[in-house]
Amino acid sequence: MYWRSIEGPLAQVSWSVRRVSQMLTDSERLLQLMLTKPTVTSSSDAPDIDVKAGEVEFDHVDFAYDPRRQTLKDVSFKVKPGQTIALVGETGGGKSTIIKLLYRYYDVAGGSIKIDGQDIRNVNLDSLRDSFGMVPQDPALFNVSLMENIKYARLDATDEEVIEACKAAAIHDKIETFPDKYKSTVGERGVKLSGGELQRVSIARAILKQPKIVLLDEATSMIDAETEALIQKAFTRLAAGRTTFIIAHRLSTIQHSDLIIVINDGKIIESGSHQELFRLGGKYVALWSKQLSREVEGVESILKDEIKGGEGGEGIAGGSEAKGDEGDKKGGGDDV
Ligand SMILES: Nc1ncnc2c1ncn2[C@@H]1O[C@H](COP(=O)(O)OP(=O)(O)OP(=O)(O)O)[C@@H](O)[C@H]1O
Repeated sequence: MYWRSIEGPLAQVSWSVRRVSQMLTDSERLLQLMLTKPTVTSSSDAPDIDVKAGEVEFDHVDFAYDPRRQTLKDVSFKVKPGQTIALVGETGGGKSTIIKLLYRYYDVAGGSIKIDGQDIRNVNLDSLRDSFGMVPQDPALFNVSLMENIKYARLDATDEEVIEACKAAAIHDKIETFPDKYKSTVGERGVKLSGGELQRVSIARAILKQPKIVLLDEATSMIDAETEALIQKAFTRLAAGRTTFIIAHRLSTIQHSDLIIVINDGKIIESGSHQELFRLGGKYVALWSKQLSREVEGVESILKDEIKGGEGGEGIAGGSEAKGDEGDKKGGGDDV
């Protein structure tokens, strides 16, 4: 059905357009963010936030990093408790900024953000941030054991709880393959984890924390189908019963979201379910066609390589198997 719906826009896509290189990787951006001096303050007598249900409302939010250029313009949406909202759109549209405002790295310039009816400017900042489970694109681990890395999310968790969280995050089996299992140290002298594994460790942390609100920044790199399925399974378990924000880079992963908002140049230009947006036949459909054409391009290049290899007599016969361990393949700026 989707193929039929996107046939028109897909045909319009120029197959000769090559992917532009990503200007900044998201890990660099995360680092930038960590190094950014916070611009918000929280008064010491501000009450802790009380997140019971997890309803999030953006009400006519305006924001600018630089007063000369508005970044978000009149952004309004409401996410009901337990719903999943996906933020999609061209790179630079403002998806991450929405998450940064919710996390209160910055304060809105106009309008308000409320969680369960409480304006996030009026609550204690630490309590606000503690109410989120954050899964960044490129999670950082400490040079300690995997067990300690995961327990960091909830220091009083038992080993069994950590293992349960890892099973739910589809990373337990992998950890069991390491000689020192959960005692394995991560980092230079320890085990190395691929991007897909790191993200699942980060999901395990978030599952252990059991927050009411989850913020997921999906990895941009193209990953193999098996890893994608594992991450998807982990995402689904983490999101169950929690209000979840996903910055989506692969549209296939957010089709079942309760609400998808398409952000372009700081404005919400479309919003609705996957089916509603497909019927609309606008920007969301154009993003799908762009993504699919890129995937076809990837397959074509694999096939070309194999044909070339075959002509040289050294090709691998049969199939275009993804090489190497799971994790990042053919990285690149795949924002949609
Ligand atoms: N710290 C910052 N200072 C100034 N401008 C910024 C800053 N962070 C982001 N911007 C700008 O704000 C706009 C929105 O950026 P944002 O990162 O929110 O977009 P995005 O949709 O998440 O993009 P991507 O898909 O590439 O992650 C962009 O024009 C970006 O260059």
